[in-house]
Amino acid sequence: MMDGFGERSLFRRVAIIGLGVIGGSLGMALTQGRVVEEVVGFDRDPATLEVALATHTVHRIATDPVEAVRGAQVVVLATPVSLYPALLAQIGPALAPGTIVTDVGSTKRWVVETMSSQLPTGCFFVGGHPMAGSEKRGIEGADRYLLENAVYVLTPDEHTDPEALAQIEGLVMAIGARVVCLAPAEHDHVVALVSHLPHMVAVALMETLGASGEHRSMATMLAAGGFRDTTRIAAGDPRMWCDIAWTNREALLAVIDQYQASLARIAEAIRTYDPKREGEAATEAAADGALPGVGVGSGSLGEPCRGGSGSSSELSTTNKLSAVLAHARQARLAIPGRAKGVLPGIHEVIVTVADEPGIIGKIAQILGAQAINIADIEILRVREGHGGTIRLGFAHGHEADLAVDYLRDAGIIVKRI
Ligand SMILES: NC(=O)C1=CN([C@@H]2O[C@H](COP(=O)(O)OP(=O)(O)OC[C@H]3O[C@@H](n4cnc5c(N)ncnc54)[C@H](O)[C@@H]3O)[C@@H](O)[C@H]2O)C=CC1
Ligand SMILES: O=C(O)C(=O)Cc1ccc(O)cc1
Repeated sequence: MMDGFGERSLFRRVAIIGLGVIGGSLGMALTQGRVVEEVVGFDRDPATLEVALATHTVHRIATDPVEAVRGAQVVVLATPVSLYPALLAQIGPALAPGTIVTDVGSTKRWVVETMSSQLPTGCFFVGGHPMAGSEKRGIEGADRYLLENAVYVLTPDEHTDPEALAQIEGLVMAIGARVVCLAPAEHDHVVALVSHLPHMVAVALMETLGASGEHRSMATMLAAGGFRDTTRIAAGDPRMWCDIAWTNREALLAVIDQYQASLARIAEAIRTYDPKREGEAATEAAADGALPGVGVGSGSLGEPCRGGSGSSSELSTTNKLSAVLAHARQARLAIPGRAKGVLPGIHEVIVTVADEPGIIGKIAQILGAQAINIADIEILRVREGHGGTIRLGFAHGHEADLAVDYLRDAGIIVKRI
């Protein structure tokens, strides 16, 4: 396959079916990064096809999925997952032997099983799921840099062809994403916890607000950062989320059960909270991670803290609420910045800035002048008139150290984390 079609090209032709947020972002990364000779796109929406061509999301558009996949070495399915079987039935006869079909869908066990059973002989399937996206919909939400530095999960199973897997790994790495391989069922369980449950929780929060009767409009007006942060994802596409719920129903229902039990324990802790029995020392010790068993009641919220020799039963009866809050705080603070832990580390610094026009440009200019590359940037907090906090990520520790020095020299408040 890598047979010399241009020095940097990995593939001669890649077809993408579905040019929305993810398919469009992938197309942009592939065409602009010159990873493949030709990217052919198909979308059932004619307006999307026009935009895709005009924005160089693809090199060429096709008028139907069969035409799109002709001569392609890799076919990427990027529609809602429930449409895959019908699409594969349509394109199957046009796939040349050796074609690798991959996808970007949010669930994997159902997808891998369904695709593998339906694939024409001689073709290969490699399941994929970029862990980046947004609540937006359609090609307008596509972004050339969306997948850069993003975790991109591939889900081989015992039937996956190793060479096909290696080819898709190459494609993913060529667009600057970071490959993590997980078994399909493990993937589904993990994303149920960190993506699908949070989505349903955001939906429940919106529903609760919606049912708040006379207080609803005032509550909406007062909604501060916490509510907005926690509910942003509820604006996602209902069609896509129905598909996700349907194809990951078991894992999602299991974590919803756990979550309900957790909320019930928290409610009980609130009901029985007695400020007079609140032990300052115990709370502080728990916040420092020095006390074991800070879960509420018989169960626990997440992993219990390790170490220490305090009596957890005493704590759990007198101090449930503060203990659980302290434990959650500790656990949240321990989550590293994006992508750390599983992957080659991103080295981070936190910049606190005044609310002044052009401040991000100024930071970029200072670092750019020293040839320090910002690998990742995230605005953590910004309030009009109050300035904000920005997280910068660097590929190497020494770059992060230098960034701190140069920014500090320029009078900017900055710290290494
Ligand atoms: N939006 C997100 O944040 C993420 C989505 N995903 C997955 O990516 C896939 C696509 O999601 P998005 O890009 O967000 O959706 P989207 O709604 O932005 O794009 C889907 C595109 O597929 C097209 N389409 C629908 N049916 C079609 C058909 N039969 N033939 C050709 N084109 C068709 C639509 O016109 C649309 O342009 C889904 O499977 C989703 O689970 C994965 C990671 C993140
Ligand atoms: O908008 C966000 O923060 C998301 O988390 C988007 C998202 C939605 C679905 C996925 O399968 C992966 C990522």
